[in-house]
Amino acid sequence: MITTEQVLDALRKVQDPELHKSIVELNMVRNILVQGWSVSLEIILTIQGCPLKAKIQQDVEEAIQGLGASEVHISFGSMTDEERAALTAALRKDSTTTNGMPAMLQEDSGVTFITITSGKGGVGKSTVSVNLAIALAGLGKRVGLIDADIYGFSVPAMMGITESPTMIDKMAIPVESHGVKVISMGFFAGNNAPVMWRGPMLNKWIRNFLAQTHWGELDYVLLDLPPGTGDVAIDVAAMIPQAKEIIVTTPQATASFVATRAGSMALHTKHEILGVVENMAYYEDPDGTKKYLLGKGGGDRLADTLQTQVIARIPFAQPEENMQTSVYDEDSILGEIYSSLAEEIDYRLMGSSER
Ligand SMILES: Nc1ncnc2c1ncn2[C@@H]1O[C@H](COP(=O)(O)OP(=O)(O)OP(=O)(O)O)[C@@H](O)[C@H]1O
Repeated sequence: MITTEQVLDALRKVQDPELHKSIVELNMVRNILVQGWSVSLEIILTIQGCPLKAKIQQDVEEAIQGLGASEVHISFGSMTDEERAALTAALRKDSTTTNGMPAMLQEDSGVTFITITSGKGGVGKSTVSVNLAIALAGLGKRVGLIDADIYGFSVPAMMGITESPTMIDKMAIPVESHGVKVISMGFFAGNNAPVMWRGPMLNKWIRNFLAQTHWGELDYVLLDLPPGTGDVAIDVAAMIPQAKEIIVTTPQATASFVATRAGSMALHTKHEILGVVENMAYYEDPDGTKKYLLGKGGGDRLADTLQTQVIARIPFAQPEENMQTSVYDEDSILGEIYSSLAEEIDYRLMGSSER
C-alpha cells in the first residue's frame, strides 16, 4: 500500500525541466489519490501547451512506479493567472534583489562574469563565446550565455537553436543548448528583424537579460558583446564591473590594432583582462604544415600592448567541420583547444576566487 506522503516525497525529486525546481515546490502537483497500488494525480503546468509536458509525464510516472505502483493516471491542467503571477513573483525574487538589482550581480552571488569582445566584427567573437561556453559546461560548470550583441545577434543560429524561451509572464526561461543556458536578442526580435533601438533601450535589454531571466544557479555567465566600444560595451562595463574580459582578434595587423581600443577600454573601466584569443591563427594542412593565411603576430602585439597574454591560438576550422552549426565537436582539434582554454580559465578563476 502506497501513501500520499510517499507519492509527494517521490515527486519532490522530479524537476520542472526548464525551471530546474521540484514540481512540488512549484506547486504543480494537485489532487493525489491513492487506491491500493493505483495512483492518480493532477499536474498543473506553468503554461498551456507546455512543450515539455511529455518529459514531465515520463518523470512523474517513473517516480511513482518506483514506489511500486501498478497504475499511474495523470491529468494535466494549467496554472490560473493568479497562480502564474505568484510563481513569477517567486522567480523574480530569486533573480532580483529588493532594490531591483539583478541578484547575480551581487558580490556573493557566486557567479563569474566573462565578457568576450573584439575591436571589429567578423573575427570570431561569437564563435569563441559559444564554444568556450560549451567547453566550460563540458567541465561540469553551470553556464549561462548572454548574446549581448544586440544589433548583430548570431548565437541562436550558431548553436542551431530553433526554439524560443518559454515566458512565464515577463520572466524568460533561457533556452538550453549543448548544456548551456542561452538568452539572445534573437529570441525577441521576430523574423530576424533588424534591431534599431538606441542607448537607453539597449541598457534595458541587458538589464532584462540579467534580471528578468530565470537563470537558476550558475557558475559562469559569458557575455558575447558587440564589436568595438559602443553603448552596450560601456553599459556592461558600468553594470558588471567585476566582469573579466577576453579579447578576440585575428593575426591580422588591422584587427589587432582596432582591438587595442576595446582592450584599452577594459583597462580604463578596470575590467580584468583574462587574455587575448587569437582566432584564425593558422590553417593546418593534413601533413601538419601550418599556413599563416592572415599573417602572424596580431595576438602577441595586442597582448603586449595590453600587458596580458595570448591564452589561445585557434586555427581555421577544417572544411568538413561546423557544417550545420558553429559548434565544434569535442574530439576535433578545435574542440580540444576550447576544452584546454576552458580548463585554464576555470583553474585561474576558481583558484583565485573564494568559492
Ligand atoms: N577558427 C575559425 N575557422 C573558420 N571559420 C571561423 C573561425 N572562427 C570563426 N569563423 C567563421 O567566421 C565568421 C565570423 O565569426 P563570428 O560571427 O564568430 O565573428 P564575430 O567576431 O562575432 O562577428 P560579428 O561581431 O560581426 O558577429 C563565421 O562565419 C564563423 O563561422
